[in-house]
Amino acid sequence: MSSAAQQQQKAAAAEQEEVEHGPFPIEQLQASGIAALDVKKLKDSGLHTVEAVAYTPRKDLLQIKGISEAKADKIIEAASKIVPLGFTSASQLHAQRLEIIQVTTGSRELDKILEGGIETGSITEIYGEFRSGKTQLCHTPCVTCQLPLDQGGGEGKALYIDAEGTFRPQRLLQIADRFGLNGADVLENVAYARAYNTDHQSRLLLEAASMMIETRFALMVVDSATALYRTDFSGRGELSARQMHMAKFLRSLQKLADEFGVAVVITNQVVAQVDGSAMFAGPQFKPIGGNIMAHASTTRLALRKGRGEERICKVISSPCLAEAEARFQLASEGIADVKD
Ligand SMILES: Nc1ncnc2c1ncn2[C@@H]1O[C@H](COP(=O)(O)OP(=O)(O)OP(=O)(O)O)[C@@H](O)[C@H]1O
Repeated sequence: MSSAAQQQQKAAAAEQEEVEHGPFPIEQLQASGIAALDVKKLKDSGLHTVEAVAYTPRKDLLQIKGISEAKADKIIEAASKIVPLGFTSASQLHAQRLEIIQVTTGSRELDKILEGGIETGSITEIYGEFRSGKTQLCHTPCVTCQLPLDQGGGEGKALYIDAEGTFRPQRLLQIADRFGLNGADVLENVAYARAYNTDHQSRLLLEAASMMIETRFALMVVDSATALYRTDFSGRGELSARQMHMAKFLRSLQKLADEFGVAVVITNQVVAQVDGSAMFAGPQFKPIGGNIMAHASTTRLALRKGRGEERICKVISSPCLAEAEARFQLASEGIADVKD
């Protein structure tokens, strides 16, 4: 077979795979008898894929203007025919999990405790004190997620929501150099938005979803996911409103991870714990966001400072990783192994 024919066959196979695995564009509901106008209404409310519709509670669909009870039921039925929502065997799930892509952090030691790197399709939370390397650990994957799969990449673009104003494109150029990637291309492949308040931060997720339906994104970063909550909501009086808003935001992030298979990386700040333990063990820090945050992230990583530019990462909670620690280095070329 000629190489052109081989290429064509490969492309057709890839397309076929995409058709079977999704994410399925919401327009596909029209083939199941949903009117184009109703599909548009769903889309205007921020639902861009059949998955998004299938994962949305019925009562939320009813909130959309022009969607009656009868229509909502028809839409749910059509979506559940396309997106499997029932039981599957553990062996099938196991096979699916083996296919999950991990994006390298840039440090082999760190990848080792993460069993490959940052997992796509779920939320990884990184918390730690100031200068502990959270932002740096967000920058390197923005480049590595663009690498081919066999080099620890995700063959996709990155999306970065910056709530602190600490994103630096020149860092990406330095990191791109290390991986032999063209700097200009790398920057082109990172969509950036500065978030100014918690409502704006949530709205950006709607835009993110519409971009993800157009092109393959492998990574989505929110640095930091909690900073704006500390400024927008103050005092105990607003605590419950803050937690509710944050829960909704985190749910939307999880939805993006489910729908598009992107790796979601969020950073979180810490506060000093003021209890008796400080007397014995020195100052202890805990991540903010309480139980809402703890339950939203699939993998929780804690960073702390070591000597000089050395940092230590500890797996705090994960459904399948051991509570291990790894040392890594903050370097001009991004996250790297410690040079002993
Ligand atoms: N070009 C570089 N080369 C080497 N190390 C760097 C470089 N740029 C930054 N660093 C290291 O990264 C540290 C800052 O880390 P980072 O910005 O990730 O912290 P952070 O945990 O996000 O802190 P904060 O909570 O204050 O945002 C610097 O103190 C420095 O040690």
